[in-house]
Amino acid sequence: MFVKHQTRMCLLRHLLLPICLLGFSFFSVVLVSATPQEIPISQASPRTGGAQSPGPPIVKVVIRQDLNKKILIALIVSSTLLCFTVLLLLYLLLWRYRSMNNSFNGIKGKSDSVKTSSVSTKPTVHKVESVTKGTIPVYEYQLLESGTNKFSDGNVLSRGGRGCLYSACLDGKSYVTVKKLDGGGETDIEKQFENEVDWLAKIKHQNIVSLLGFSVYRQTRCIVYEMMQNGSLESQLHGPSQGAGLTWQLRMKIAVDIARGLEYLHEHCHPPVVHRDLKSSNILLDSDFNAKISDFGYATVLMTQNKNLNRPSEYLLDGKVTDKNDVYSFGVILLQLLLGKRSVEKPSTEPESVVTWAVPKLSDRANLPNILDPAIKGTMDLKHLYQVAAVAVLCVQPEPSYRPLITDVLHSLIPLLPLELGGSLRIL
Ligand SMILES: Nc1ncnc2c1ncn2[C@@H]1O[C@H](COP(=O)(O)OP(=O)(O)OP(=O)(O)O)[C@@H](O)[C@H]1O
Repeated sequence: MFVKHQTRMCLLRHLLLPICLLGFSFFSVVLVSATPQEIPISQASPRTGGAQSPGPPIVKVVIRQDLNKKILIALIVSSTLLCFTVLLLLYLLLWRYRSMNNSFNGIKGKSDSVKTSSVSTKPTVHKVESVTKGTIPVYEYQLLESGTNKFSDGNVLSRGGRGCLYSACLDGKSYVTVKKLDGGGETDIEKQFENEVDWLAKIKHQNIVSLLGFSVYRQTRCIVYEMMQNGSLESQLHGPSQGAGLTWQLRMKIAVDIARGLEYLHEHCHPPVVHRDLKSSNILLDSDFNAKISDFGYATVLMTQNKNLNRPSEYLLDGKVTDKNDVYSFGVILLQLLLGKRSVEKPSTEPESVVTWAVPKLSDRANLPNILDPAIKGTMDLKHLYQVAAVAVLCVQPEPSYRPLITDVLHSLIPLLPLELGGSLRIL
């Protein structure tokens, strides 16, 4: 999609200049040679003496034969030039096509062999202009390979359903994260790869993970992201620390950060974007616990905004995708932050979602302190706790049209977050 579009644009741009130059030079040669030659009267016609001619002297004499010869020479020269330029263009085209085949579709290319000795230590090899703003660096596969110690197990951060995630040091100093997707030929992987790169190239926001670049090599696709040192929200809540690293205030900051990222997608992108796969494992935390939304493999645009207030927006989209899907997922994350539970608990019997488990209990707010995550018990103002729980319950209502907009959610959470963490709460 975007990558292919960029390839075509790049090719066009490279061809346009030589073609224009060629056209210009050809026309100037023909124009110059076709201009009639003027010669002074004294040299042109010695027989036309002043005494014999009473009238005004003839000042222009065009020697047709000489002119024809010149035109012929000019034509030969320009057609030789034309042939030469066409050949040069063909060569350039072939060269360009080959080099692009190597970087974008190395499956067929002969020059796929890895030349590790010639790998540049610079992370960015060349840049492709984004559709909207900025540029997306294209990384050489070999650079990513050497930065991850040949994608060694020691560099694995996580093994996901669609590929492996590695930490990589590309410049000897700073670390980045590389997602390696094998099986690029498979349409599903290819689609998700292109979707993720497309979206992250266009979307730039402090609460959305930054795309640093990508690489395409044979059947392997790599996406390079900024490193998020504190991993995912899921690993913070359910990893070895069991939520102990997340205070009440940090949890509120994470909730506000996610809501800000979603508000940007729903309200400030044109057309609006729906993430569709929001969950705690897709919420990443940097070294300062700033939360960022990641994984845009399933994101899509919201084609029609609901202008008719009597009809739920679901109807306009055949009941498939709306921004309220993301609001529901946000509510689930909010419940997880409060209760420290997984979105779906898998006991020995039936798996149960945190929504079906918690919502009936939350109908009586007095229950809340008893089911709260033990890691934060007694650390917050109860009024704030009830307020956050009420927002969470609103977000996970079964009827999508009853769920609030993410912008309303955001503005009800901001007053609960201390000023120094980006909220408006003044602690005296
Ligand atoms: N930029 C990053 N920095 C640090 N860790 C990351 C980064 N991106 C992802 N991770 C970690 O890797 C895990 C898997 O992320 P990934 O996006 O690869 O999931 P996935 O393979 O798409 O799986 P799923 O589809 O189930 O979400 C995350 O939960 C997080 O712990």
